[in-house]
Amino acid sequence: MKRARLIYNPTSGREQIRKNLAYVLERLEKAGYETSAHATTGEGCAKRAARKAGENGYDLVIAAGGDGTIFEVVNGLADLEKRPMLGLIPAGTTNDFARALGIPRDIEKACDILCGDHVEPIDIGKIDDRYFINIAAGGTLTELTYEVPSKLKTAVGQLAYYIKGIEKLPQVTPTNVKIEYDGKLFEGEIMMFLISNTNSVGGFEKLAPEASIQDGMFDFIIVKKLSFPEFLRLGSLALRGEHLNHEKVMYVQANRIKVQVEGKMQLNLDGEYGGTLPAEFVNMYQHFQMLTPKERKRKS
Ligand SMILES: Nc1ncnc2c1ncn2[C@@H]1O[C@H](COP(=O)(O)OP(=O)(O)OP(=O)(O)O)[C@@H](O)[C@H]1O
Repeated sequence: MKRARLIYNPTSGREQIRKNLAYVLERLEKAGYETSAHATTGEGCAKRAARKAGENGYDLVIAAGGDGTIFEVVNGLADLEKRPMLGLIPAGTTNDFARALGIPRDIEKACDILCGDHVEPIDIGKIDDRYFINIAAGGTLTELTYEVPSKLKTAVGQLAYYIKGIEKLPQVTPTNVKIEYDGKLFEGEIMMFLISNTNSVGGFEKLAPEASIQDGMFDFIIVKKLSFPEFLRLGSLALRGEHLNHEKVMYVQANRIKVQVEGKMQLNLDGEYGGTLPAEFVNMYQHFQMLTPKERKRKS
């Protein structure tokens, strides 16, 4: 009999997953899985639980929570030789990864996908021995995601990021970088860079619209040195998805990217603090198999 391990964050979003736990377990049992569940208790817990499930030979590991929970589950499993299939129930404030894959927030519909048989390979990003699912980014503006207080996130959700973003713009300063990507070189002053694995970043889908999650390539965006008014204008273009042709934006696809900086630049991995640069980012081509909706747009 196939075995499934549900790893859920009981505090995610509006605690929907905790309230619907019995329903989810019943659905999985009915679909033929011998199922068990693990409630996370704090930072690192989902990662440890996922690793243990992988080592214990579970066939399916389901992350139920926000992007933070999926990030941990992927980090717990990615190093294993034999990796279980991944499933997802989006229940967080930000569910960029689920959005990119077309997995709905509705628990019933998410369970339909988990109980179905539509499986796709997906890429993830790697830096040394760490992994990311959506995005790696550097530059002052990208630091805002972990500065947004969780109370504000719960209260106003996505809007919290935009409020903080606008507040932060005047403090954004350029940094001198040397970036090697797939044998090419970029040198100069930049405001920020984004290395995107999916087409859904920071809650909207227009930042890297062409990013595919199964092509072995990152969508790599560099915002070169800009004045404050230019930056504001670029921000408004980005909201409409019209930023990629801007003369101060470089947009390429790459499998391997090495970023070196003059001075200090923080790294943001999937919305959390990820240490400081330099770093080398590698796209791990189709590293996981994942249960996804049948009607999913293939591009992402
Ligand atoms: N029982 C718990 N109590 C408090 N915090 C927890 C608990 N379990 C996990 N966490 C923390 O929650 C983080 C993940 O949150 P998650 O992404 O699931 O939901 P969210 O905060 O609602 O959404 P998002 O991170 O997308 O805004 C984990 O990295 C961990 O630090």
